[in-house]
Amino acid sequence: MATISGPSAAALHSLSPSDVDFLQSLPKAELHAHLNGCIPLQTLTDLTEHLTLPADTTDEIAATVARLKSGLTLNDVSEFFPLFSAIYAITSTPSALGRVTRDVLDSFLKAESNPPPGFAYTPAPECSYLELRTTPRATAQMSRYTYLTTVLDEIEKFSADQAALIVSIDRRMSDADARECVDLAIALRAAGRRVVGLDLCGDPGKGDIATFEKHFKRGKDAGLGLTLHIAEVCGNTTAESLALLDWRPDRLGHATFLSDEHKALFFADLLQPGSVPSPATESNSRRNGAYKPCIEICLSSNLLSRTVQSLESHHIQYYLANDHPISICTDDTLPFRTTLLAEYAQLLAKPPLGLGLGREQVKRIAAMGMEARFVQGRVEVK
Ligand SMILES: CNc1ncnc2c1ncn2[C@@H]1O[C@H](COP(=O)(O)O)[C@@H](O)[C@H]1O
Repeated sequence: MATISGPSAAALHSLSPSDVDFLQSLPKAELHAHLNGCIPLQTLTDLTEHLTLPADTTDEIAATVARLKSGLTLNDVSEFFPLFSAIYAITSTPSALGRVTRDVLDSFLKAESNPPPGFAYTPAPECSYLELRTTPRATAQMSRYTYLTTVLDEIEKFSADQAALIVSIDRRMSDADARECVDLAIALRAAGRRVVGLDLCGDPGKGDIATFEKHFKRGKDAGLGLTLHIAEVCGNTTAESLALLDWRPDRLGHATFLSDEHKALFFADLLQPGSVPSPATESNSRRNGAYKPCIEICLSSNLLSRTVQSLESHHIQYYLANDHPISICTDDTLPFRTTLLAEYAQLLAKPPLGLGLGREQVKRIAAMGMEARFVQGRVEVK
């Protein structure tokens, strides 16, 4: 059962039953959900109780699970990433990883039997299509290949128009690790497995993106869609963001601190020199001859990790005002205690709980998310 609290819960509570029905009826794509960040709390608790865990990790795991149960408060986004060392200890075997993947897929694609505590609406599937992303990890019990095939085995129990995998590269990875992950993504895709894209993620304060450029280029050449976490914190330099934009990703995660000047430069409705795509790789992120990568917007994540102070000052306002493609996403439902429905509620709810958008505009935003799916590789041509 989903647990919702904080800003998205407040927005969802404020909606009428008819508004909730409306949001549930929209075809929606979840394009930015990290597997280990979206584990249902109940699944995590079950696994913690039944797994035999290394003695030196039990205290840390118990403390992290207790924090997640009581509701996380972060003073800064940098406090967020260390949480994953405990979660990773729980999902380090093929059987635990398989169970977690199954439960995460179900939480997005199947209707729950009950609404979240405190809510009375009739549960419906959170989305029509889920592009789940995860970072392949080699552990004592599995190789990166086993990690990916374990996740893919679960994803492929759903049809191709319901679920697909994006392989994440963590900014902390070495060149050799990134190479192995991208090689696996390319090989699995070539073998007919449902890998549709590559993601650059991880603590935005870590790593040197120059390490990864050649690997993302190889992935792109092999037909994988590219999505990059970009300018997530104010410490991400303009030089780094410009370099990432030069890789011509199809989608961008967060893009919180891209300057208006650079947004105008990159996303203007002007033909960008050198950006004309070949017909084979053309994507619908290029409209009117301009480069328009869809921005994956994660409202609760940004508010709770304190990279954005309020909905009023959220960068979604810029993208809405400039008619730039966006997609509404949850990022990590476990720590941010949200659901896709509750994220959409923040579009429709009246200020200050939400943005107060009209139904037609919300419908259009949901359609933009559906259009930005990688589906089978690069974004479909429109
Ligand atoms: C707050 N926003 C975020 N920004 C950047 N990276 C994030 C993230 N939320 C999650 N991750 C990345 O996803 C991993 C967990 O899922 P997977 O092990 O891949 O399934 C985290 O370790 C982190 O690298």
